[in-house]
Amino acid sequence: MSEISELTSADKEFLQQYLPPPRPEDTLKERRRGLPFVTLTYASSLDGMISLAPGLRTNLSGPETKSMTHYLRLHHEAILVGVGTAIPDDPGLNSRYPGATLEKQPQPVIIDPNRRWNVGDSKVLKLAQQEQGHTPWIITAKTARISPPTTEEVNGQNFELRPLIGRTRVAASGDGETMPVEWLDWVDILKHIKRMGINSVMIEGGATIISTLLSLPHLVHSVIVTVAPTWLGEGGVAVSPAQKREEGERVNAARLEETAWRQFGADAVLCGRLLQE
Ligand SMILES: NC(=O)C1=CN([C@@H]2O[C@H](COP(=O)(O)OP(=O)(O)OC[C@H]3O[C@@H](n4cnc5c(N)ncnc54)[C@H](O)[C@@H]3O)[C@@H](O)[C@H]2O)C=CC1
Ligand SMILES: Nc1nc(O)c(N)c(N[C@@H]2O[C@H](COP(=O)(O)O)[C@@H](O)[C@H]2O)n1
Repeated sequence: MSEISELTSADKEFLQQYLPPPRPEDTLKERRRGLPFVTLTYASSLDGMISLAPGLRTNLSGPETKSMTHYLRLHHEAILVGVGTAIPDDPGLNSRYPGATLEKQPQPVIIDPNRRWNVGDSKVLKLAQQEQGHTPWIITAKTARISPPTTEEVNGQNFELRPLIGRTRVAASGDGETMPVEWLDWVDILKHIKRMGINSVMIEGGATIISTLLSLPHLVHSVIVTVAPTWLGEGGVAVSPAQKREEGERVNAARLEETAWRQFGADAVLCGRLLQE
């Protein structure tokens, strides 16, 4: 039996105002910006952690919030994670919500600048072959080395974006990546996704991507956080945006407004919108 079950009408009503509008491209502002509707969503412990250790898949959501995640996936046109999540977690990135047809499945998108993820062995691909999801899109840096099998070989798509000049980093990725990474601009990534016909994208992680986007409030429309009643402890992977200073003084890095809380089983769900600078 599937562990994903229908949400109650009250749960759906609670989430409604934080979901992408039916036709987000219709608002003049969004058409001008050429950007999709972006939802950041993840599950956190009470000490702000999303996994026990880098690269260790950690279940935080209970059955009710897991069902909520699959409901949210069904209400977005794409679902995006970084390679630091794709390699260690091997996520399915489809929606197992009751009644999810192939047509309604979100498009999986992986940010993999050095093109390291082995799509051929992935659960995403297996689900696509079983017509329970779509073949993934992989976004790489233009300079990436392409390792076999390529996305093209499995009917997925590989998109190369020009990296930011002078922004090569050695990323501390969950799967132990130590090679330098050419950093991509989130505006370029999101504009590219929008140009590919995607109007809404649910960004699920991991820590690097969520932390980065919390510092870019102008690109994010909704934030939906599951708070599980547990502490993961020292050494866990935390979501924490970069420090922020105003006139030389430390200030809060990010804040939610228009917040709403609801209990789903043992977990709390916090919805809100990032305070714009
Ligand atoms: N509890 C939850 O809801 C979730 C937990 N996780 C956990 O998070 C951990 C993974 O987090 P991270 O290691 O931070 O991985 P991540 O999934 O954020 O991927 C980071 C990698 O993505 C690439 N990347 C990200 N932004 C980029 C940019 N702007 N330009 C170029 N490349 C970029 C880089 O290669 C970087 O090393 C895992 O332990 C996973 O289980 C992941 C998703 C959700
Ligand atoms: N909402 C949520 N709760 C948790 O407890 C989690 N560990 C995650 N992780 C995210 O979900 C992905 C797994 O997706 P599938 O169920 O395999 O499709 C994982 O990779 C994280 O992105 N999320």
